[in-house]
Amino acid sequence: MVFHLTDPNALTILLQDGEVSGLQVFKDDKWMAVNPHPGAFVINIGDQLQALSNGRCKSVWHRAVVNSGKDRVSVASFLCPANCATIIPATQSGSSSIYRNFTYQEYYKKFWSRNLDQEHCLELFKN
Ligand SMILES: O=C(O)CCC(=O)C(=O)O
Ligand SMILES: [Fe+2]
Repeated sequence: MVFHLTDPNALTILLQDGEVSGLQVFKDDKWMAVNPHPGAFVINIGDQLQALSNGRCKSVWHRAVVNSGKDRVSVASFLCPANCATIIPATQSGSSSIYRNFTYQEYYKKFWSRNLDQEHCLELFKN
């Protein structure tokens, strides 16, 4: 089984295997490969940046597909807010926030306690 998730944190820096592909993002209703570029990082926007930017930055569904022939290594570094940090969407004057204020701790608990094959976790934090 292959899980697909968004990243619950703010930003993820990935150093993918230089040769074996596997990372895919869900874009335009289909899964698309993020092919590895040796020496390059993949920067993935997480749910907290989507919330902080009031939906302007997108935290996309992604998954890692493995194969039985070749090992694949991916090194991930997660940038996370402090547990007690309050996430407050930044709005332009006149526009309202899509998401309510929440703490990262509250979000993180909800992220892992909900049914993982359901909707984007941020849907549960909408105003
Ligand atoms: O295996 C990968 O390249 C992606 C890993 C990933 O998305 C994650 O750890 O959040
Ligand atoms: Fe991820």
